[in-house]
Amino acid sequence: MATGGGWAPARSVERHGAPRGGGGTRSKSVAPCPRRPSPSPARSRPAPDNGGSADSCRVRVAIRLRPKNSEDLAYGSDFDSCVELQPESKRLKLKKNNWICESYKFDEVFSENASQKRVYEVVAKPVVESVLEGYNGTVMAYGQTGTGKTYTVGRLGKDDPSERGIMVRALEHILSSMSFETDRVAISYLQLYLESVQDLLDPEKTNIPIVEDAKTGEISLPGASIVEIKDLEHVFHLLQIGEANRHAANTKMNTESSRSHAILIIHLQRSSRIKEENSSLSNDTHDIFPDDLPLVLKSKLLIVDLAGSERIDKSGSEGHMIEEAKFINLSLTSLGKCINALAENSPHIPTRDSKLTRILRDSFGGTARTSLVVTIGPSSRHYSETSSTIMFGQRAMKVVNTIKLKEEVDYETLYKKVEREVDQLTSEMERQQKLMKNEKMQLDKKLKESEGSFHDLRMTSNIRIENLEKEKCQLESAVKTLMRDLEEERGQNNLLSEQIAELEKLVNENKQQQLENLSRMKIFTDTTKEHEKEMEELLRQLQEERRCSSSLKDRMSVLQQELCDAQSSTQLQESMAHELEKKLTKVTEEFTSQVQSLKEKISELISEKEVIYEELKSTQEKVQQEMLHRQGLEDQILRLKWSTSDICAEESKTSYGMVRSGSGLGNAAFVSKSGKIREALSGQRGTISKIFEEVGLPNVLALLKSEDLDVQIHAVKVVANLAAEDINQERIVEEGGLDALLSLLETSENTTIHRVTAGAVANLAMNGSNQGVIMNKGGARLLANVASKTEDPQTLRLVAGAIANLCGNEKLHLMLKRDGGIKALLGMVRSGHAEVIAQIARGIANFAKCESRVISQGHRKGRSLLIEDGVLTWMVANSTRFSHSTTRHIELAFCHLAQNEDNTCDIIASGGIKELLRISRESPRDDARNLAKMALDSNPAFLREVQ
Ligand SMILES: Nc1ncnc2c1ncn2[C@@H]1O[C@H](COP(=O)(O)OP(=O)(O)OP(=O)(O)O)[C@@H](O)[C@H]1O
Repeated sequence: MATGGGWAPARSVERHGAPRGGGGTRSKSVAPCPRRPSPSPARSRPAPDNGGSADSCRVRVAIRLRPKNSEDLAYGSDFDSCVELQPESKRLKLKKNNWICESYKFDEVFSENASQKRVYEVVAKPVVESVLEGYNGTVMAYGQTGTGKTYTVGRLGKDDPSERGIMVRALEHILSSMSFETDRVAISYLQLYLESVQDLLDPEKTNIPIVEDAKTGEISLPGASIVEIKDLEHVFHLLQIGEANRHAANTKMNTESSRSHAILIIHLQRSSRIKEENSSLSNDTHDIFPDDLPLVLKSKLLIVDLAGSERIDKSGSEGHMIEEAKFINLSLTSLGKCINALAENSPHIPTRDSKLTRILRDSFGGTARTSLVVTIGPSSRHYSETSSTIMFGQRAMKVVNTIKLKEEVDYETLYKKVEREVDQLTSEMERQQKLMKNEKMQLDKKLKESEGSFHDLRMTSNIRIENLEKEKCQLESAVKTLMRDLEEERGQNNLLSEQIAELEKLVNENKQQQLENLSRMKIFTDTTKEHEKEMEELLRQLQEERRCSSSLKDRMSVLQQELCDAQSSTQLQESMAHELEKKLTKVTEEFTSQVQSLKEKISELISEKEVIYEELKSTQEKVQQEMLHRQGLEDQILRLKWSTSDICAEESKTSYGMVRSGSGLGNAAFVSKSGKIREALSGQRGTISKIFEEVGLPNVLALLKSEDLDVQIHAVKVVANLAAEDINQERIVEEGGLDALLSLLETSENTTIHRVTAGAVANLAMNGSNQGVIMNKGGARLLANVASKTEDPQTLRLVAGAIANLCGNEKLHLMLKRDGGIKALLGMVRSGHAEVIAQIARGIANFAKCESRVISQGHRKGRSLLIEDGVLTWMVANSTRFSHSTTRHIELAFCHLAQNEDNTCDIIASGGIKELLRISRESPRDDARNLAKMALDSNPAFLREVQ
């Protein structure tokens, strides 16, 4: 249950009406706010006959006559009612006796039949509506005990709505008119008993003080319960509580007489917006309050059920009841005095004389709209009380109030709104602060990063500058060195240029000679072709002549036939036949001479042809000799080259420091001559290179497929020469030269072709990347095939050289064995030719060395691939039979095989231990001796055999 302090403290704006009809002291209650002419309440809801100006509002008084009760009826036999009502004229006639009668006009006169509803609508409803608009209001019942005050005001009528009195109907009216979202209604229910204000809703609360606001004059009862209500049920509940707590006593006049003044205060608070169109606030007020300031209209409705105003003696009060009656009379007398003073515009209103007048200060001569219902009984027995009651009502009608509208700032709503805005602003501020903090952190981070980057950059720049300066110094010294070297090279170049010029001169001469030979060959070929053509023509003519001759013979036989016929017929015909015979003879002679002449021509041509053939033959022999000479030189180059390549390979691959002292040919004399040969060959190869450049590799390779054997041989020689140059080796393979060469090995029956082609393949096999291609294209198989067919030592030497080159590639070993390369290599031993055997030994050494390396690296296992084809046996048997270089190859190959433990059994079986011991002791080569010792020391089986 809320208390009076629960309502928001108010800063009020009051609307003042016109000067009041009375109660000048009331001006004290006006707040010191800017004043403005108060709008009339009638503007929003005209008040019916308020009896004053638009702002002033007279207290309205209605008379209600109670129906006769049983007591009245008991006395009614000897005296009629003293009251006569004239509702049409709103008048009441009070009859003292049959000849004295006074008439009074009231604002309304309700007969005994008037319904509760009508009484409410006339008396209370305008006040309630005014309260709903924000004005204070008072509805009060005044009258003698038992005349129906409580009936009119406080009847609950819970079960019978028609019985409901003003309190219930007013609250019903208010509850139905307000908005529960924005408006609030609450009640306090008090009684004034023995001059003590008591809370009827909380009877413990007694002696509730009456407080008057010094500024506004507003009366409040701090401590009184203020209970907010929401529905009518609650209203009934609270009023029932109040009713139960109200003091009542059984007086003579009313068995349920109320001995206290009951005061129901309805507190109403309604929201109001200053911007509303119908707002009646002045511009001044707008200046005070912002447009969106929440305002509330606060109003109060007092519904007062006064205690009975009877005389003590009449009411039969005794003892305590007399005391009660005295207090009741005191307060009512005081009220009467105030009303009298107000009615007479007295300067002094004795409101402080009683608590009732203090509480009702605003209701009479104050700011409230007040309606008074005066209840009277009909009985003439109570004429005097009825008369005084009527006079009270008459005086009260003279009291004019100045109603004021009071709007207050709704600080509670405002506080909540401001609190919400503050919350929003705080959260926004926090959000902004957070954002700013984050931004600051990011900026700080970026700044740090920038500083770091700048520092790094500066450091890097300094280092780079230092490096650049160092590089600059180095470059400068390098430039100086280069300039010196350049000068030296220039001197050497000049020498070389002179040598080149001489060589070019030689080449040109050689070329000129070659060209002449070629042109002569071409002329001869052309001449031969022309003669062949002429011979063909002559033969054709001869054939033609023969056909003519045959046809002439046919003709002659016809003519002879005709002649015979003629001879047999007439003499004339004989002479004609003679003539014809002559002609025939002549023709035959001519024919014979033509045939003869043709025969002579043919024999001349044949002899010419023979001469040309002779010339051609002699030219071919010259070319052949030249080619043979060149071939010899090429062979020597090849030998030199292979020997050199092996040495290079040995030096680059071996880990044993093997160095070959001799060439692959094993010819020491050749080595001493190699300088001269190289010189001679360089000129020859230069020539071929020139031809190659001019003719082009595709054209040269195309000649490999020529049907002319000589051309083919020469082409192979040219290709073999080109293949001797490292620079050409891969290109020849790429352009299809290898395919053409292998095709020649396979298809050609010519020994020269085999020899030169084998040389060309051997040259190409010097190139590591070509070796796999040669193997993949069946090169080893074809070489083995050639080796098996020929006994020509040069061919065998070149084939062995080619296979020896392939032996130097460990990746091809298995394929080489599979294609019969090893078998063929060893098979060529049959030649007995030192140069062939030198190539075989070189190949075996290459193979054994590479195989040993692969096995030692763990890439392969098992006995040597050479053993199966009998190479080991041959080596053991022939290691010392050949030249030094060949012996060295064999010894090294044997020592490499001895490094592989998987070969142990074969070596022991072939008698290789003896050979190993010999090599370890007698070999002139350190590397061979070391390898042999290593094999003997590391292999327990060998050690056992040695022991
Ligand atoms: N207008 C009326 N119509 C019917 N009955 C009425 C009327 N007025 C009063 N009475 C009846 O008269 C009796 C006395 O009424 P009520 O108690 O209201 O008088 P009262 O003025 O309040 O008396 P008190 O001052 O002693 O409290 C009640 O029984 C009530 O029902």
